[in-house]
Amino acid sequence: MSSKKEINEDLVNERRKCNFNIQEVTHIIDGGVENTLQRKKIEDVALNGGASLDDVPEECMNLRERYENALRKSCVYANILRNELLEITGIENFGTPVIRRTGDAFFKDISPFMLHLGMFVPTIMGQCTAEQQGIWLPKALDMQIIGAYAQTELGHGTFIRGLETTATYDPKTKEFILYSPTITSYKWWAGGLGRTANHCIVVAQLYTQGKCHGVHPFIVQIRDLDTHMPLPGIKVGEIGPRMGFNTADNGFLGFNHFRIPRMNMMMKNAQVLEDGTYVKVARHGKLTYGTMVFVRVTLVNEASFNLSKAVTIAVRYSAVRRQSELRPGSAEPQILDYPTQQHKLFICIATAHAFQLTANWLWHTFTVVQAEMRKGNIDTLPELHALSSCLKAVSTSDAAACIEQCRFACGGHGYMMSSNLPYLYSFVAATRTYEGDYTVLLLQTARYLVKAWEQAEAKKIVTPTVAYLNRCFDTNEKVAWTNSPEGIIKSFQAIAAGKISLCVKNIRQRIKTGMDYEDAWLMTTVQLVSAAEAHCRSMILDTYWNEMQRLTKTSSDNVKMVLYQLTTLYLVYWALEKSGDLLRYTSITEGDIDLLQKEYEDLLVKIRPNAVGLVDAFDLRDEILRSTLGSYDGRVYERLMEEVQKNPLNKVPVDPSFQKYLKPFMKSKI
Ligand SMILES: CCCCC/C=C/C(=O)SCCNC(=O)CCNC(=O)[C@H](O)C(C)(C)COP(=O)(O)OP(=O)(O)OC[C@H]1O[C@@H](n2cnc3c(N)ncnc32)[C@H](O)[C@@H]1OP(=O)(O)O
Ligand SMILES: Cc1cc2nc3c(=O)[nH]c(=O)nc-3n(C[C@H](O)[C@H](O)[C@H](O)COP(=O)(O)OP(=O)(O)OC[C@H]3O[C@@H](n4cnc5c(N)ncnc54)[C@H](O)[C@@H]3O)c2cc1C
Repeated sequence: MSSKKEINEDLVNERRKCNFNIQEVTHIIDGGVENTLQRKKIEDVALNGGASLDDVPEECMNLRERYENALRKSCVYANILRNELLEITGIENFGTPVIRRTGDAFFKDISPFMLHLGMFVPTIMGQCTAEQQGIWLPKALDMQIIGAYAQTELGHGTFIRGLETTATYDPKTKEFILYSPTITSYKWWAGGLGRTANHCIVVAQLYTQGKCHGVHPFIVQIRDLDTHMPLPGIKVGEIGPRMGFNTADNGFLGFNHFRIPRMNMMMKNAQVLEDGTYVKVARHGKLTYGTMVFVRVTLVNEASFNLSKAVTIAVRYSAVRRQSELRPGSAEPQILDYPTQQHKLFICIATAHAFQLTANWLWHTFTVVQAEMRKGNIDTLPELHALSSCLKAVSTSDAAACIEQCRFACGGHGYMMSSNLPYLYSFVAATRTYEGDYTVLLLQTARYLVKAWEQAEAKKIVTPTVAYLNRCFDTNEKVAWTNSPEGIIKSFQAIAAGKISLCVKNIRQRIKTGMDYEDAWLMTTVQLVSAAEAHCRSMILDTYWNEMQRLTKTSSDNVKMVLYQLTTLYLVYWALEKSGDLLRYTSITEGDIDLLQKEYEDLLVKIRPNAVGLVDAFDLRDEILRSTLGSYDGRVYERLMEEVQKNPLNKVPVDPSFQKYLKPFMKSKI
């Protein structure tokens, strides 16, 4: 065992073996040297005070203690945020992922302020008029008011048009009356709502002049700013323990004819005038869903970040952990030397890179579409919606699967909360559901793909992200297989086009048998989800490959090489995973698949010496990783032992329950 200050010898050797410049890769992941410098500056400022430390691990506290502890640390962190960090980033970068990530050093679970920062403030920015922003934004940014985003109800989350909470305009008092008519209309799930928030955004059916105009967002004060008591007409509370997010303070909320001023309707996209006249401002009916699109875009980044943490933990642990005997009497190998372990882990490193570069590209696309919309052009919104929907769905789903694989890779110790892997899994598993469930979002993308297919069929030029449909349209024959990165990407586009084509054919056939369009669509949804997933995979492969080529143009040779190996590993991995589809839609043969398998196994061998270097390049500080298994120094066993000392169960040698229950129980059976 190494002494306290030493770095585990195996990790020292791994770092010696690494043949590329780690910093160069860090800069690529961060999006440039300046970004790395700014990130480090933010981390230094945010993590200066040591306020993140807990004497007792969060998971050993009871629910109330956990909440109180999370709130205490949230206040410390928010103070740093508003007093110091915003000066570094500028207010316009309030929601930058780098800032949010420093928060991970404070909370093992989730901050009750997460939704204030992640959705309340962005909704004010996106859904309010300039005048309204002038009222709410300074208070929200300064956290004089604390908000949540209450859209989902007990009865409806996915189907927003089915929400039941009503906001009825009363022209006499110039107020809206909020009402929860049924048990299923209670708001449910909103983070920060249960105990913390004194304001929230409420999405409700708007009624004025006797007519329903559909769902609209309102800003609502729910608690007294001084006493924090719920205001009369408000019923609010916490929804109870969850698989994760247990300090996120998710809440329920009901309204009993609760009145809010007219100006609390968020009026950027639609307005109700004083006399009750409804005026639609926006040219697109779904602009009220704007915050969701924004969050979906950011979740691709989150998926990558959480996965990079999990795989850093698992790779470092696998370098330290030794197990079994390859030959009788030989030393136990590092588990990282097992090809099966490499198979579990290297794809996770590549996936984190693939999602990071895709997230950067998606963010750029988002900002371009936003700029166009500010000029009044909404033509690119449907493509952004289709893109953000499928990328959110696939990245969160894959990241959850990869994080679980990282846990498997750490054996029993991976199951410890102190490894941080269960927490990471619970966060990312939730992202597969919230902000639009996986299946539901892929079906949104499928709608777009079917329309694009019909356009291609009509010989119209389709939008850039589905341009391959124009090319693939006339090919009834299988696409010629070539084993190269470009060949694999082209083959995945052929799979996507083939699947979309089949969906359209099946929908049409079903209609011919007498079904209406809705039923024909419904009966085809299993295939539609598969088609949207295939489209999304082709997009990720394409973006990862092309972006990595672009970003490594001026890199040193060894960086180029290791990142080329990793990108190729990703492409080959997915080609093997989808070999059934390749056999169906391309000319690939079984012999070609054997060659791919061999290439994959060769890549594992090539990447092996650089594995620890690759996860070091994520440059995740120990405070942010928060893992007994994954720290930079590899003192895994020492940290596990240290953690045991903090367990309240070990404070006394004999637990009081022995006298109370166990002893009488043992004595009773005579
Ligand atoms: C820091 C972050 C922490 C986050 C914690 C968690 C927070 C939350 O979860 S908040 C709650 C989030 N809730 C959801 O995401 C609900 C998911 N449901 C939906 O988004 C929608 O209801 C829907 C898309 C599933 C369906 O909406 P609906 O109104 O029924 O629309 P249609 O299916 O009829 O589609 C009509 C038309 O509109 C297009 N469209 C739908 N959404 C958008 C959008 N966001 N932007 C642009 N366009 C959109 C849709 O594609 C259809 O287009 P056409 O095919 O051209 O008719
Ligand atoms: C940790 C967490 C935090 C959250 N935070 C918030 C928050 O802050 N604010 C907020 O408003 N909400 C929040 N939510 C709610 C979240 O947005 C919803 O749970 C989510 O949108 C899914 O909706 P649902 O629960 O109604 O699922 P359902 O729609 O009931 O889904 C159940 C199943 O039905 C399937 N399904 C539903 N509709 C269709 C369809 N049309 N076609 C095919 N299959 C379908 C789904 O695929 C899924 O498998 C949070 C949820 C979680 C888990």
